[in-house]
Amino acid sequence: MGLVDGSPYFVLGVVFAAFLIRAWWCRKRDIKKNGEKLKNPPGTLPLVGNGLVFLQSRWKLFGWFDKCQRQFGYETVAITVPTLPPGVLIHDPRNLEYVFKNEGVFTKGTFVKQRSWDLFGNGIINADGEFWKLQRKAGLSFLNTANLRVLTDVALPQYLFESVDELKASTGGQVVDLQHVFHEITTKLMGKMAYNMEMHADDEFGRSFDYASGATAERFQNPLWFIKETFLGSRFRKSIANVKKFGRSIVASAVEDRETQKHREDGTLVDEKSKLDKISGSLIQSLLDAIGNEEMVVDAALTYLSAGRDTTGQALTWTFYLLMRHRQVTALVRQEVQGLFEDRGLPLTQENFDPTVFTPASMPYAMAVFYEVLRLYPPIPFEIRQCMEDVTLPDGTFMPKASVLVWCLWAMQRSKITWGDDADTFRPERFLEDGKLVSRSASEFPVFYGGARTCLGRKMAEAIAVQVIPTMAWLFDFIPLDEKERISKSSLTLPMQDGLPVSVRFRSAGGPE
Ligand code: HEM
Repeated sequence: MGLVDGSPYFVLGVVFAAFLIRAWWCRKRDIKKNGEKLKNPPGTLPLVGNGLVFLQSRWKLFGWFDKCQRQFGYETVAITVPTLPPGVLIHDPRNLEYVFKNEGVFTKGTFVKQRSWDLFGNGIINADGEFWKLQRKAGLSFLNTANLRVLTDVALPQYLFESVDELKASTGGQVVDLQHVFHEITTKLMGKMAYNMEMHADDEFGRSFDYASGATAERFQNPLWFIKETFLGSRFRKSIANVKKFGRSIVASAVEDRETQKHREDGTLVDEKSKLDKISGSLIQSLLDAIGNEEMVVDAALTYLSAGRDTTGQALTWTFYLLMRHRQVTALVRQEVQGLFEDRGLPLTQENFDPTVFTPASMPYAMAVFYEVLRLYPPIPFEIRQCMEDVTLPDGTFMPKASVLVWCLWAMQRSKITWGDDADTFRPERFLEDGKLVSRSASEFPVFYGGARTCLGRKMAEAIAVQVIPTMAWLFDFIPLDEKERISKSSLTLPMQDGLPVSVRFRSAGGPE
């Protein structure tokens, strides 16, 4: 019998052997803990794994993540979605600390970048290596101590009082969307300080960005997103085009500024009117200096804008949502305001109300309120990283190269193991000890991320919160339009669905309660 006669058997044999080798290889490279398979989370089905769970609305998905955390405690569990790399859901702060310490091993990888590329391109959130370093350096120089001082002493009080005046004008029973109010403040701040531009919360760019962010978030939930977008992606594509157009206009305006040298801190320039004018646009100018390529500066500028304004505006919205539901906490914020003014012998009249005295050190209770809100409503509610090499987590979970690691802040920050039996309760006092703020490690409270890529704008966000919360709480009573539970809409961050409609009462007499 010749070779030709036997060839079909030979080919079949080779295919079968290849199949066995592949199966053995995949088994060997399965995610395992001490040689055992990981447990599956609730709702895992044969063939589709957790695929259907991820197709639910994000609010339901948060609930599912929370259920996993309650059922498994700190145990790491498997996540399987057909067509995607194998993954795990971690809960143990030790594992997260390891991730933060090994930035080069756990990166966004192709899994995240592929999905967020259209929106963020080369922006800092997606960048690695030298290009990340350049953008981080530019951000650090923008967020230096001197600039933060201009923010707290000049820019923020100005924009805060513009909103206060608008709210005072709305006390005749009109409905005001508080989410819009806070977004307006953070948008104007970032617009002026970072880009030297007048920006507003819901201009065309804002609406397009919102839509694009929601559609990008859905890409992480639907493994067949590219097919869906082939047929139903025209609004997404239009939104991305609008966002990029706006990014180009930021860069064009910065280049023009550069030519007239408006932005320079040189002290001799004709256009120098105030401290704020001197530093406005310093982020975009640093980015232009560092990067050069204008298309890449567009990505960098848009990413900073989203990182800085959306997160903080949303955190303030959830803060007032919770303050309206916990009047005793609002009363304690007001007491802290009164105590501070009395201690310093300052007049506490509406006319002389000076928010620049509010700092994290002088207002520990207001800061504790902010942290407690960030615990329960983290503006970046979950994170995904991909392994660049085989790695074993501190709890013994082996993860092969390219596998994916997920942690859900929404769930982790509700863990009774970490936060105690009252983890579901809004209780700012958990962040205080003897009246002083206590910090929690980034691995237990990862709201600002940790390690080398920790949030650059934490101080800026805190400086904004510590002025806005006491000022708004002291000057106004906000009354919700209804008692409905507010939920978040689809997004990369945590915007409140349908905003936060309230009616407003000006507390003209002042006083603690
Ligand atoms: C309450 C407000 C804020 C929260 C909760 C927050 C949270 C975070 C988180 C979780 C990350 C990591 C994201 C990731 O890589 O997946 C991050 C990164 C970052 N944040 Fe914030 N952030 C806030 C405000 C700000 C502000 C005001 C700025 C100012 C521009 C800012 C600038 C940045 C930048 C530039 C990064 C990227 C850092 C890097 O990759 O090296 N953030 N932030």
